[in-house]
Amino acid sequence: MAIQLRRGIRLLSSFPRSNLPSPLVLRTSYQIRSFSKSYSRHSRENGAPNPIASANIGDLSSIIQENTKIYHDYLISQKLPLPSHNQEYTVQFPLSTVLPEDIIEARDKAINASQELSLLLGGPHRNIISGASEQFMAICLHFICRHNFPTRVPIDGTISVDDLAKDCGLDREDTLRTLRCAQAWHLFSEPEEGRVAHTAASRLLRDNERFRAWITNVTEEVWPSISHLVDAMDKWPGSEDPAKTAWSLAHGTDESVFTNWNRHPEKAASFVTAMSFWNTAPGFEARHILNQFDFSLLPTPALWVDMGGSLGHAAKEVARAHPHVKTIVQDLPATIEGVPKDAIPEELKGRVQFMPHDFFNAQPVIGADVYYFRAVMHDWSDETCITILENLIPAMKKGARVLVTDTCVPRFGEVSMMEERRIRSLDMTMKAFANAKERSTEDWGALFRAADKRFGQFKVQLPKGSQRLALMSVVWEP
Ligand SMILES: C[S@@+](CC[C@H](N)C(=O)[O-])C[C@H]1O[C@@H](n2cnc3c(N)ncnc32)[C@H](O)[C@@H]1O
Repeated sequence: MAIQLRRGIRLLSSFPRSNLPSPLVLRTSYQIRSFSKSYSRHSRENGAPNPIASANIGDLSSIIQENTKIYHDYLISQKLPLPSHNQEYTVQFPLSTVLPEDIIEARDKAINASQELSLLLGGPHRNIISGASEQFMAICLHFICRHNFPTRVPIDGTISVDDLAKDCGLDREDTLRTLRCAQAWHLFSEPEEGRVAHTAASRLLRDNERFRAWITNVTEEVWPSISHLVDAMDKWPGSEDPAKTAWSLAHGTDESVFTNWNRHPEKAASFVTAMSFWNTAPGFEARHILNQFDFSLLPTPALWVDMGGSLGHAAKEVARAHPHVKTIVQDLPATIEGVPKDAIPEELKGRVQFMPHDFFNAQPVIGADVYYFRAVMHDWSDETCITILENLIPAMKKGARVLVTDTCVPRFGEVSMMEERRIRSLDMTMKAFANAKERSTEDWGALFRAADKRFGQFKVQLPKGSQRLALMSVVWEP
């Protein structure tokens, strides 16, 4: 019955509003079963992209109720803690390591529907006002992370705002006001006037160094850039130059972001830590390459070059799963110099190697079987990606493959509005960072064609069940 209920809910949430039975009466599995049947017929005939986005408040409340129940009942059945803002709620992250896929799906459907419900209940006026004020949580996080509040506030007990401000060399009033603003997002609490304690959110920032590095990157690098994006687009309309960006305006430099970070090893190191957090987020794990690429296409032995490979997240997965593949991880010198001594586990020694290489120079590894770019091309404009690809050509043998793992932007309406906002925000972030962009299937095909007509057999493999990180591939056919 639980499975039928879940199936019914999934179908319910993708059903067009006009055909739905009154939302709050859809309670029994029998009703959901008969509803499912009529849905199947309807969806075959009409197709229904992203119906939650056009659902009414009754439908949405029903979707939220049913999916929240699935999530709640699962947590109870597994004796897992119910979500809470208390600091004792130290949930394991990422959730995908503790929850099955269908439970995460139910939770995400409830979140998506809640966001849509909140937009409808608020109405256009309130939505625009609150959208325009969204930066305030980012400001609080900026202050909190820059001054290491998460590690300064004790886990057991409290610290006075006076001591916290004094420890950080900050003004007491600035500190108090920012903390009170943060509390409106359940970030720290004030159990008694003037004394600060952790919540679940601030505790997560304290306990997870990689997560803190990610948020620090967002607040120190992304957020100031985004606030300069309109100025940058006015100053350099349509620019593809990685050094004429919102990021460079925000940071008062005429360098591109990666050139700058390469000169500041502490920034490069912080980004590496942030990327290792990103590599643990559901759908973004490096291991997906193992299912997406057909390794039987490679000769034995094979050579795989992971370009812009950071700590070698993907290269290590490949070498571990395929003993006949040797991998070389290339990245900028500052990143490679920061790779910890124990980055290559004993069993992979001799099969994973790190090498400094700037992909704006000719590729030094001649005749590899694969040149791989994971979350790299989206950091660069078309013009710049073409240069990167051209620099590979002299090194490539016939039949060599260029593989790219990146977002493949869906058509509007193909994914939930929640996912839509994530992808579109990422696209704007890439614009602000490097005049770069997220690309659709057509964009990827056009990019390879523009780089060289000899990049043949263009293929896109969308990940199963989501639009996160597709695999694009071409074969060198001189
Ligand atoms: C978004 S990160 C992706 C890292 C890694 N591929 C992953 O999936 O976690 C982009 C990487 O490209 C590297 N990079 C930037 N410019 C580069 C260049 N000119 N040559 C080589 N690597 C570069 C950065 O240092 C960074 O490690």
